[in-house]
Amino acid sequence: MTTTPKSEKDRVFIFDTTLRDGEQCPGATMTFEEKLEIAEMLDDMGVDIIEAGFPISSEGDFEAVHEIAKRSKKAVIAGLGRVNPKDIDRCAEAVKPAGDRARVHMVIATSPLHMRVKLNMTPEQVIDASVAGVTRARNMVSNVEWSAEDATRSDIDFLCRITEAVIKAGATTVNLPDTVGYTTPEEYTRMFRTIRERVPNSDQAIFSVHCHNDLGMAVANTLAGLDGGARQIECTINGIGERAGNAALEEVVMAINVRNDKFPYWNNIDPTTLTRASKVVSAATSFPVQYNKAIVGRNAFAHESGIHQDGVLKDASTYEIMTPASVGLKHSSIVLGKHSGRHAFVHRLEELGYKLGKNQIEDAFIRMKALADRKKDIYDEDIEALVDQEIIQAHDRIKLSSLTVIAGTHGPQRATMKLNIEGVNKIEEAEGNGPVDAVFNCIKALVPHEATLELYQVHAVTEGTDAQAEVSVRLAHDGRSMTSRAADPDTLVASAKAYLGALNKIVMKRERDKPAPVAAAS
Ligand SMILES: CC(=O)SCCNC(=O)CCNC(=O)[C@H](O)C(C)(C)COP(=O)(O)OP(=O)(O)OC[C@H]1O[C@@H](n2cnc3c(N)ncnc32)[C@H](O)[C@@H]1OP(=O)(O)O
Ligand SMILES: CC(C)C(=O)C(=O)O
Ligand SMILES: [Mg+2]
Repeated sequence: MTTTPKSEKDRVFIFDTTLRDGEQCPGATMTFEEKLEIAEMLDDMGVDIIEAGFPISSEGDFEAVHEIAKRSKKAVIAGLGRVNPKDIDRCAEAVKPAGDRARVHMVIATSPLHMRVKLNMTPEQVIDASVAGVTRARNMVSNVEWSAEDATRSDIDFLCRITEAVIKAGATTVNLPDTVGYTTPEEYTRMFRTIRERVPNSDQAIFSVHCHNDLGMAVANTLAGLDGGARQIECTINGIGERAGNAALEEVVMAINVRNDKFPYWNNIDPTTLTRASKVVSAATSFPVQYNKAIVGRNAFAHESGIHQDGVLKDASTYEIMTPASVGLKHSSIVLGKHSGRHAFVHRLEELGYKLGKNQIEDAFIRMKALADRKKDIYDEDIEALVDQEIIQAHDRIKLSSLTVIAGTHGPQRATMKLNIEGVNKIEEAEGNGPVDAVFNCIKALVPHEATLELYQVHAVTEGTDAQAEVSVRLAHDGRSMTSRAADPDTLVASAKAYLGALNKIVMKRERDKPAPVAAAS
């Protein structure tokens, strides 16, 4: 990453509209308290302008914008309205407590389609209404933003005329949005360049980008707008917003930070706040963040495949173009699964405190792969269960070779089991009052013994229907109790292994207690 010296001409103002455009998408409505919390967070993150709502739209929205304006510390607080007097007056009243940091933002469509179909206004009427709106707002606040809705489908000559007129009326920021996510990077750069070149007073306003993601190009278009001379970016946390959403703040900020050689701009956002911001907004809106979302998705710094894991363990920069810490994440994660390799497995074993021999590692690795073929997520608990079992079972006299159980509504339940008893395979079938009983009866038939079952307990090691079941079994024999635990995604296999574990302990204890053979010589 190269950093260029900061100069005012390269400064980019970050305008966050999570609370307005973000809230506009179906299902994202936030409560008053949630809005206050998010606004405070945005202020602390270094956002320059917070668009807090659309004050004329409801009493609740007005109250939220008003309260945010009251509580704001550094950020400019904006409210949005149409160009008509009622919207502007209500907006100005809502943002007033922010004092000289109050902004009135007004919008009107400029594309032929919107003007004709939606507004039923001529282009001249749109210019007149805009000039009147900006003039009115400027009488109340000194910071006025005017937006040309659907700018990217507007006639460029008309855009030049109306831009000149609103700047003359006092607009301090001119926003040219790609309202329907239609433009391309090259086209968007050209639009800003042309307008800035052709409009005589263009140097008297800051130009702003506002991109939607309908074709997945919101961030690319946003960055292209900067190339055309725009210096304000309108964006939202997690990219929430109308339809496919807005440009994501975290993506734009990190693109500028990581590829500063290509986007030589700077802003005031503290990037280490990005991960938390994503979580806060996701919780407030109940919108999950897609797993593979850039920067803040749960997989953004996670590696499952062996070749990548090996690379990351040797040097994270092999597969990470930014550090997790740079976006406020503690660390990247090495996720074990069916694509993982031995390097990652050994690394995780060491993290969990295991020091195993080569053969034990190999056995445990093969069992992990087998488990991963049957189970979606491998958690640390799964590995612990697997390795513990491996260590314990290494010396077992009786080992489970196979088990088939027929269960269901029509009893009796039936189990067929093959055991390896001191190197010899034996097979037996048994019925039971339920599948677990059938399994245990099989063991009794294969290894006759006097021990009685004192405890049988099942619990899930991890979450989900494919979780490993951990079964505990306690057997009483000769006045002593032997407990064993076993885990397997199949509860009945775990039950059989746990029972056999306890039985093995009894066998071993019996052997240890045998009197030592009397030496022939004595
Ligand atoms: C691209 C954007 O994101 S723009 C912002 C979109 N956000 C919102 O709309 C959220 C807040 N909106 C609201 O709460 C409501 O729509 C209100 C309060 C603004 C208006 O509600 P209503 O008076 O019931 O009107 P409704 O929303 O049904 O229709 C919009 C009216 O505004 C007109 N209008 C639309 N945009 C503008 C504009 N920029 N300037 C002036 N008038 C406009 C439409 O032509 C229509 O007028 P009509 O009633 O004469 O046909
Ligand atoms: C109100 C304007 C800026 C808008 O959200 C859009 O055009 O997408
Ligand atoms: Mg928008």
